[in-house]
Amino acid sequence: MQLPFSTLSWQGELPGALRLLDQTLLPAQEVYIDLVRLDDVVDAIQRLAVRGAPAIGCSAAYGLVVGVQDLVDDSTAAVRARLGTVAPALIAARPTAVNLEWAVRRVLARLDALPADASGRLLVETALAEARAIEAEDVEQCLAMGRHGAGLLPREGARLLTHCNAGALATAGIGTALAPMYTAHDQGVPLMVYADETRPLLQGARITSWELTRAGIPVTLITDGMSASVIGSGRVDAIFVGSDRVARNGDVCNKIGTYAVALAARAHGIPFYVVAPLSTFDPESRTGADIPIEERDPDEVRAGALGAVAPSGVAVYNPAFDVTPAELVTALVTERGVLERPNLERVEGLLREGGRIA
Ligand SMILES: CSC[C@@H](O)[C@@H](O)C(=O)COP(=O)(O)O
Repeated sequence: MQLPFSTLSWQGELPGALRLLDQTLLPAQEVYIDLVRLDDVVDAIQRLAVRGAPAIGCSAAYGLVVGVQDLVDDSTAAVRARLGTVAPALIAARPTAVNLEWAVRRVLARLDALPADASGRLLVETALAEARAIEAEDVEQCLAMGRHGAGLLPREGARLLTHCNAGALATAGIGTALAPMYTAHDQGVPLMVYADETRPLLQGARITSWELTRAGIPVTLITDGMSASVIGSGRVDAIFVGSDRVARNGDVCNKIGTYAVALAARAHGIPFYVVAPLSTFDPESRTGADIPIEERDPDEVRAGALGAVAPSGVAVYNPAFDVTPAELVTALVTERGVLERPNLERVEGLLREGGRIA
């Protein structure tokens, strides 16, 4: 499947640049930015120029390279000392999507395994190779999730609902929650998708409806407040969403508003599927209560696309994510297959098989 845009890529060799499609400008403009400074990578992650858990992970891995590549002719000690400040800066950029910390730690572990007398150049080249491997694996995992998820859809067609954007713009590949849609569409299965607009930053309206439209998949945009009624009126056959962090017991953290969709799905007997790679699972979070929830700038809620939508000083609570309890999740779809009725025992089994826990 050839996508008509590239969410993220590494340009050149060393020195090179992290190229991102600036998602803050979509759908009005398709602008690519080349980042060669660590601060710019951190800023791009924080202001959501790149967003979505796997895409943030890939970007952070390349961000490590951006942060040390000027030391390519320097000593190992110099590169390692710089990594000591670059890695925490990237990890702190956003707290909820665990792929970010997972990717940074994976690159660092690869560098730690190098011999003590490895050159600075070898360290930087190895960091780039590992970041490229993370990106390539993400592409493959998206395809696998697409195949597994598409198998859940009736061949005669389906009407689906999604929240936020867990598509190609949230990964290096064809997405997580949207991957089954792309795969089924390619297989000739007729689909239509309701996209929640996803206040306050409108990832559903600005991004999901843009990328599904470009893929030729019919999409109908609804406001967040409409989803329960749309589900209740019999217009939806299944829900597909992504995740920023899945806890060990199967609780799922995703964009604020996902929990309300899960409750409506359960009330109306509609399957609620969460599609996420194992890199989104966090064995350290025993339940959803352990997951740090990012709180963002109140002005994101006070002002929308039309300018001010609330009095300038009004108090605002702006959590970016919520947690859906495992019992509301019909199945978790990962690159390894479909895990029905997730709970602690089943998720631990999956993590063990996938080499994430001993
Ligand atoms: C495959 S992306 C999964 C999640 O990261 C996605 O659903 C989501 O909530 C993204 O939030 P965002 O704040 O846009 O980064």
